Parts: sequence; structure tokens; C-alpha cells
Amino acid sequence: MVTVSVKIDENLSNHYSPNVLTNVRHRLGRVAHTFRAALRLGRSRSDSRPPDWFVDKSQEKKGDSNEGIPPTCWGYRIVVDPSLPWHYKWLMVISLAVLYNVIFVVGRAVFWELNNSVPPLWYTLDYVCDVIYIFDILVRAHEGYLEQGLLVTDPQKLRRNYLSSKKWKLDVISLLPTDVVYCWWPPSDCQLQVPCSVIVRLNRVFKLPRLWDWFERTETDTNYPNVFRICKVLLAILVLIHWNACLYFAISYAIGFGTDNWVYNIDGPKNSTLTRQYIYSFYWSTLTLTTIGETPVPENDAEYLFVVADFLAGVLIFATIVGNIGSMISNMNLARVDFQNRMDGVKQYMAFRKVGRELEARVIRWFAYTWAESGALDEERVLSALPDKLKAEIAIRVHLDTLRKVRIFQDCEPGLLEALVLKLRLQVFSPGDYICRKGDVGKEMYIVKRGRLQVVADDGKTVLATLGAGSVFGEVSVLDIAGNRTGNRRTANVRSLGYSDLFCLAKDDLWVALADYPEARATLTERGCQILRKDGLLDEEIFRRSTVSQDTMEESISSLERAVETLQTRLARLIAEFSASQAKLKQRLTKIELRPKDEDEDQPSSRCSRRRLRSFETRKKSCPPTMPRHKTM
Ligand SMILES: Nc1nc2c(ncn2[C@@H]2O[C@@H]3COP(=O)(O)O[C@H]3[C@H]2O)c(=O)[nH]1
Repeated sequence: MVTVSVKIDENLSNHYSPNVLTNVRHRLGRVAHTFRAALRLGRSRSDSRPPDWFVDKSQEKKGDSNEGIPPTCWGYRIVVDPSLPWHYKWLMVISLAVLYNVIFVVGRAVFWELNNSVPPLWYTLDYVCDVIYIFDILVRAHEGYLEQGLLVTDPQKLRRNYLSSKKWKLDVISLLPTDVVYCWWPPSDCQLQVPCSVIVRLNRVFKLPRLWDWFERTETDTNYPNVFRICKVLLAILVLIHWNACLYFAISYAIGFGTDNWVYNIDGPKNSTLTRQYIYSFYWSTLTLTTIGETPVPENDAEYLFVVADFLAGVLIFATIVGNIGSMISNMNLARVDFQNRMDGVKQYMAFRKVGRELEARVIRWFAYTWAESGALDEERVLSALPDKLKAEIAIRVHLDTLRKVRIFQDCEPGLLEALVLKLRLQVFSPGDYICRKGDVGKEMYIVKRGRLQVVADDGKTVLATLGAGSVFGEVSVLDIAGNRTGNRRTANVRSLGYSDLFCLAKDDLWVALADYPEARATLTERGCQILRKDGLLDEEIFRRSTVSQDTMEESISSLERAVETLQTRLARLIAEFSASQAKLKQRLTKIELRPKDEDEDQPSSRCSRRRLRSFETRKKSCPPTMPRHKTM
């Protein structure tokens, strides 16, 4: 067997600072780990990569709040990242253990036949669950949490966080070895027809919060949250009914089976079987808790009290549960109900205003198409909770296919795409709808997502162009191209052939986005000019003059920028020179001041220096410290 050990000579600590030594220790630890891993790899060709719940110190990013914390386990810190998939799987395992205890501890304690049926299986399951509980304490003690947005991986902090929480207390209570009671009340008693000592394990139920953790996580992760919520409520109902059934059977035992009509009667070949005992108790419990059927009338005080308590609990619990399920089901259909209400409103309005059968049919067809294609999803409202960056990412992901087909966006900077994609509004047009008519004032530009459209001349028949997915139109009138004889008016009619989905971009939004991307603007303008030239709508002279004046303006701006830069450099140099000479002068004056008094009292030069000092002080007061007053800019 090969042993690898890493040791730092004690003497080194006298020569080097603790920081250096800690660093050396970390690095040696990593070397040792690599060496061990290599050895393991040599022996079994298995993957020596540490599992993902180890945080490799060397892999951590700079700026991590855990920097400088010594590794604990062979150069790695064991930390459980709650966002990892395996953590979710672990939650599932522990939830199953909790559910087992919630259902079977009470069940087996009351229905002794159940406990007696396969004792080895039950005891194996009991102690497997206990092992899972113990392991869960370890997992929780290493569960990372966020501090200032960073995952804390410092083992001490993690432990402190766990030990100071309520979870820790509940975990300990749920693992108290209550089974020691078996010494005085052995499980073998269960052979008799009396409730079992398994009930002492009821403290295992204190682990229930772990089940909520799993519920919460699943609810966040699943794509069907409403279905999951309904399943959760159903499970809660079943567990409640089960517990109540067990209680009923236990009370029947306490009063005496068959002593009156209310309690369970265990006599007879059918009633004595476990299946009948449980099913009848469950049935009784369901009737009582839901208060939906005739239940046997209680015959003594204890029975009355129990039934009253059951009724009250049933009303409270089931009112809450039924209310929740009702709201969940209505939430599931909310979009459809909302859409139908809107459609009904429009239909009523059209009938009231007598808009005509043909138009009514068209509007209804439009509604049907919108529902079929997008489920009438109000994307803006749905995404309104997200920050702009995330919204843009989602929008780009969703609309990328369309935007890729748009030629002018193919080579454009990602920033422009992001800016534009957030401003796009989806509009649906029916067959024969005019998107714009010649002569209208252009207020928006369109990108075709799906469908086919025709650009038609005044007569409505001559087709100038056919547009498909990825085409852009409506830009000519919104770009304010100099020399455009139609001004800001539409130059042609555009009509939808079938149903078409268009992204609409308002003129202001387009201008704001293009202000930062002159190249994209030039491409769009160039395209618009080509169309105007083809239709003879471009005044070349005005266009040329505007281009020249634009060029001249751009040149003037560039030369102005250059002049400002030169001035800035000169100013900086002058300020530096002034500061240097001021410092020199100060030094000289200090030297003069420090000369012995009697030595220079009679010297004419010192009198002159004092005069100069006084005049300098006066000038300093009247002049700002960084700007020489005699320099004019
Ligand atoms: N006038 C004209 N417009 C066209 C042609 N092909 C596509 N279009 C688009 O049709 C749009 C009609 O509105 P705009 O004038 O704003 O912008 C126009 C162009 O984007 C064409 O051949 N002639």
C-alpha cells in the first residue's frame, strides 16, 4: 500500500509568515490529492474527478467571499450546493423516508395485524430511514447558503448556520432513540391484539419540514405547477384521513370493539380481517371529515366529543383545501376564460353596432387564429416581472429565428438586436387585411415573422413585391430619407395574403435604437433609397446635397473633436508645469525662512526675499490653486 503524507517542517514557521505557510499547505494538499488520484487511476481506471459536491479551492473565482479559508478535506471543502440536481434527488429520498414514517408509524401502531404481517421488513425499513435521517444531518450541516449573493463554502460558517437554526433542533428531536422503550415495551407485544410500541417512533414525523423543502423545490422547477399543487393537496387530504382513521380504530379499541353501534365491531370473519378494519376506518374517517354522509350516531360522551372535534376539523381543513383546489383549477383556465371574455365583449359590441355579418366573421376568425397560434398569450404582461436584460435574452431566444432571416440584422451588433427585440410588438393580420395604405403617415416599421404579404400599387392589383418571413417593410416612410418625394407618407399599399404574424416597431423606438448604430441606419436608408429610386420617388439632387452637407457636418464635428482633444492636452501640460514651478518656489521660500535671523537681518537680499514672499502670499490668495490666472484659454 502506498501512503502519501504532506508535512511542513516546524522550523519553517520561524522563517515564513503564516499566510505563506497556509498557501504552501494548500498547494501541497492539492499535489497530494492529484498524486492520490493518479494512483487510484493507475489501480482502477475509474474517473478520479472529485464529485460535484466538492468545491475545488483552485477552481474558485477570485473575489469569492470564501477566499483564504483553509480546505478541510484533502484540498477540498465539502459543500452541498442546494441548486445542484443531486441535492434535489436527495430531497426526494429524504421525503420518501419522511412519508414512510408519517404513514406507517401510526398505521402499524394501531393496526397490529399490519405490524405483525412482515416484522423483518418493517424493522429494516425503519432503520434504513434512520440512516437516511442521519445522513441528512450531515448534508444539512454542509448545505451552502448565499451571503451577499455568493455561496458560502466555509465549513465553520456552514456548521454555525445549521446549528443556530430551528432545523437542527427538529432534526435532533426526530432522531431521538425513542426505540429504547422497546426494552420495557417489546414489539413482540404486538402479537397480542393491542396497539403496538412502534408509536414511540412518532418523533420521526418532526422531519416533515424536509418534505416541504422538496415540495417547494418541485413547485418551482416543474412546468405544471397547478397539477403538482393539486397532487400535493390530495396527498395532504389522504394523510389526514388516514391519521383520523387510525385514531378512530384506536378509540374503538379503547372503548371496546363492538360495545355499541358507533365503535368498530371486530367480530365476524369479515370484520376481523386487516383489510376490512382499515377500509371501514378509512371510510368512516372520510365521511366524518368531509361531513358528506351519514355516520353512525355516537353513543357515549367520548364518542360525541371525538365526532364533534372531527366535524370541526373537517369543516376547517376541507373548506381551506376545497377553496385552494377551486382557485388552482380556475387559475389553470384563467388564460382561456380571459380570452373568451374578451372575445364575447367584442362580439357583443359588433352585434350592438351592427358592423355586418362579413366583418363579424372575419373578427371571429382572427380570434380563433390568435388562440390557436399563441394561446392569446400576453407576452408583455407575463414577462413584466423580469429585468430588461433577462427579458431581452428570452425575447432573442424566442424571436431569434425570425431576426436571423432579416438581412439587415444578420451582421449587426448584438446590442442593437437586444435594443430592438424588446420593442417589438407582435400583431396578427387576417387574409386581405391592409397593413398600410399608400399616402398614410408612416409611424411604424414591420418585420414579417410568419405569412405572406403583397406590396400593391394604387389599383390594388399590380403587385410590386411579395414579402415572406424575415422581410422588412415600412421603413421608407419612417426613416425621413432626404429627397423622398412622398415625405413621411407610405409609398405603397401592403396587404396580407393569408394570416400573417408581424413584429411592429414604432418609429420613435427605431430612431432611438439606430442613434447608437449608424451602420445599421445606413443599411436601412440604402435599402429605402433603392426602393424610392425604383419607383422614381427620390429627388437625387436633394439627396446628394443632404449627403454632402451631412458629410461636411460630420467632418466639422470630427475636426472640433480633434481641437478639443489638443486643447485638453495643452491644458494638462500647463497645469503640470504650474504645479511644478509652484512647488519649487515654495521650497526656495521655505529655505530662506529657515535661515538664521541675525545672519540675514542686515542683508539687502533677504529684505528683497521677504518682499517677494509677501507678494507671493498675496498672489496665492487671489489666485485659484490649480489654474494659472495669467494663462488665457
Ligand atoms: N414603394 C415601394 N415599396 C415597397 C416595395 N417593396 C417593398 N416595399 C415596402 O412597402 C412599404 C410601404 O410603406 P413605406 O413606404 O413606409 O415602405 C415601403 C417598403 O418598405 C416596392 O417595390 N415599392
